[in-house]
Amino acid sequence: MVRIAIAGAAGRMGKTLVEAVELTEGLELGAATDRPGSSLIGSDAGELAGIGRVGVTLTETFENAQDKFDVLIDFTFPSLTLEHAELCRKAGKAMVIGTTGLSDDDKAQLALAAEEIPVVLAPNMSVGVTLVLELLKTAARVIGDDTDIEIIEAHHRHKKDAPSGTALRMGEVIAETLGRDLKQCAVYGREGFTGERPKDVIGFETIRAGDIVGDHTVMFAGLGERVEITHKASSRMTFAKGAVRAAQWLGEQPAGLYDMQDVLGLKGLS
Ligand SMILES: NC(=O)C1=CN([C@@H]2O[C@H](COP(=O)(O)OP(=O)(O)OC[C@H]3O[C@@H](n4cnc5c(N)ncnc54)[C@H](OP(=O)(O)O)[C@@H]3O)[C@@H](O)[C@H]2O)C=CC1
Ligand SMILES: O=C(O)C1=N[C@H](C(=O)O)C[C@H](O)C1
Repeated sequence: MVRIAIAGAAGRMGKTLVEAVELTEGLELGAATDRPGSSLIGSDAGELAGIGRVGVTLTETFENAQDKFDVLIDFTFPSLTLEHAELCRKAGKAMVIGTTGLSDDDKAQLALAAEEIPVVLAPNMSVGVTLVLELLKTAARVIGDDTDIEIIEAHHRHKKDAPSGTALRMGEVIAETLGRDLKQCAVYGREGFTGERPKDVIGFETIRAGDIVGDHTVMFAGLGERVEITHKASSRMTFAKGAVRAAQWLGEQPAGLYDMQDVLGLKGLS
């Protein structure tokens, strides 16, 4: 049995992760946290997730719970994820990280921790987006240099980071395939007298509205035709199932930094 800890278990993803863990044979919930001072501390994680009692109550930290889990799943925010990575590094626990909005420095710190423990880090754990990242490499190779590339993402009104981690990863994959540096060629939103579009730009547009779970479209627009590759998530369970799959897969891996391509065995396919 692999014992799972869930950070931010009263959050949108946290509750879905609790449900996904309970639905998965071979996994059991060992510990769960949420914001210190929250009125939900002490509540049963399953009751909060709407699936009935699971016998694990929300605590403020994992400090006294290190003997209760093997893998920590973290979908929270960057500074907390870094704290958890340090805790897991010291305690020799594996981690699945879905948090987005990470800076280059944050990612470098996670890579350091992953020299000592196995870590899956992915801005989108759905099978669909993992596949789309592979499709984008092919599209970029075939038409990337002949088309204008724009990435459009839409998410719910509560999302704090923009563009989404998925959109940025899509941009990185395309830029890497085309030999461009995303830092040099990315344009985030447009306003005013912008002038004509430079050829090698990769554009990002962000929509925040209502309860949209997560939509991403990459447009390769040429003269006379355009290709659009779209993924639409309609349930957070798609992300949670991916995270749970990653947690199961991690149990057999040595220390290292992995992504969902590794988990699904897609590395080197395209
Ligand atoms: N990789 C992927 O597939 C996906 C990634 N994400 C990412 O996951 C992250 C979380 O998203 P979402 O679930 O919507 O966010 P939420 O804000 O719903 O969840 C975060 C939870 O963490 C709680 N929290 C705050 N401080 C602490 C603390 N110190 N210790 C423990 N818990 C704490 C929050 O409580 P409170 O609200 O009271 O502050 C909240 O319940 C985002 O970065 C998002 O982009 C989301 C979906 C898929
Ligand atoms: O915050 C969200 O909700 C989501 N965040 C991830 C991202 O930033 O890419 C993944 C997903 O689209 C939902």
